[in-house]
Amino acid sequence: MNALLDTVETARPVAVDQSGHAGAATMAQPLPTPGALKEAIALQPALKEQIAGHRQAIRNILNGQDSRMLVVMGPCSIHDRDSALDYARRLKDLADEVSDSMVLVMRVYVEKPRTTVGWKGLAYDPHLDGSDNMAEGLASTRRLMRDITALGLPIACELLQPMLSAYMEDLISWAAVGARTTESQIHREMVSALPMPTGFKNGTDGGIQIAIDAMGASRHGHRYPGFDDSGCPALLHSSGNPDTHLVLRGGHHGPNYDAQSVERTSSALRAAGVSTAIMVDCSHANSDKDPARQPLVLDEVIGQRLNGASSLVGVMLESHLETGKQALGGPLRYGVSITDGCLGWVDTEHHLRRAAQRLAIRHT
Ligand SMILES: O=C[C@H](O)[C@H](O)COP(=O)(O)O
Ligand SMILES: C=C(OP(=O)(O)O)C(=O)O
Repeated sequence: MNALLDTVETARPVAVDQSGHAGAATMAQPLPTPGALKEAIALQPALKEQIAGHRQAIRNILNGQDSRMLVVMGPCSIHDRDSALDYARRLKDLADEVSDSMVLVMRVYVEKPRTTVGWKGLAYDPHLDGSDNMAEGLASTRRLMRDITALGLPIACELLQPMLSAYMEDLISWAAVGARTTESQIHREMVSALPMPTGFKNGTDGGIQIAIDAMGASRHGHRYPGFDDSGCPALLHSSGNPDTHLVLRGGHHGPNYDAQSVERTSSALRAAGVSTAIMVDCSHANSDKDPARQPLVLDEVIGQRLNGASSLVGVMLESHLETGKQALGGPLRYGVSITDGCLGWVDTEHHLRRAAQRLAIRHT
C-alpha cells in the first residue's frame, strides 16, 4: 500500500467545528487527492486503450452504428470484493458467448442514493458498519474496478457525489445519473465533463422531461466550481458530453416500458432534438422492485425491439450471484445483495441466453 494512503487511512479525525448545531459538519477527515489515488492504483496503457474501445463500442450502439443490444447488468451495489470478482468472471464468459448480439457491461455501483438514510455504498463505508472509512473505500473501489477491467469487462457506475467521480471516472465505460439526481444542475455539469456515454434516468415520479432537459444541458460546455486532480479548488471548464441518453426506470405511477410509453418517449426525444436511444431498466419501478419480474420486462423489451422499436438499444438488469436481498446487521450470505433484490446468476444466465438467441435469429 502506498505510504500516502497509509497515512490517510490512519489519520485521526480533526475537529473543525464544535458548535454542536444540529446538522452542522463537526469533523473533517483528510482524503487522498484523486491524483494521488490514481498514481497509487494506476491504470496501465493497455487497460486505458481497452476502456477507450469499450466506450466507443457503447457509443456505436447508441448512435445506431452497431445493432447489438447494450446490457448493463450486475449487483444493485457492490459490498464485497470476492463476490464481485466471482460475478465478473462469470459475466465475462457470458459476454463472450453472446457477443454476436449483445455487449455486456458490469454494474460496479459503489455509491447508493438513498430515499432517506441507509448504507451508502462501498466507496463510503467499505466495512458496512457505519465506520465510513472513505479513504479505504475509494482505494478498494479503484482496485476492484481495475481488476474487473483487467478481466476484459467494461464497467458501468452511477456517479452520485460529483466530487467522487474524479477518483474513478478513468475506469468507467458507461455512467448513470440516477432518478434522484437527474434534475440537479450540479450533476448535469459533472456529466458535461465526462469522457464516457452516460444515461440519465427518468425521475422517481416517472417524468421523462427532467432527463430530456439534462441531456440538453450536459451536451453544452459549462464553467463550474470543483477540485482539480491535485485537490485544489478550481473553476472547471467542460466541453460538453454528446453521448447521453435516457434510461426508463418506471416511476411512482408504475412501469414505463410498455410499447405505448416507449413510442410516446421516442416522439418526445425526437421533438427535443436529443438522442433517441433508450435503455430500459428492468428493475426498480419497472418491476416494482421484485427481481422475479425483471425477466418479464426483458422479454417485453426484446419483443418490442424485434417488432421494430429501433430506439430500444439497451436494457439494465440488477443481478447478483444469488437471488433476492438481505438485511445488513447480521452475518451476511455470500453473493446476496444488501440493497435492492437481484436476480440470481442461474436465472440471469438463462434469461440473457434466451434474449440473445431471440436477437440472433433476427440477425440471421
Ligand atoms: O437502487 C437502489 C435503490 O432503489 C435506491 O438506492 C433507493 O434505495 P432506498 O429506497 O432503499 O433508500
Ligand atoms: C439507484 C438506482 O436506480 P434509480 O436511480 O433508478 O433508483 C440504481 O440503478 O442503482
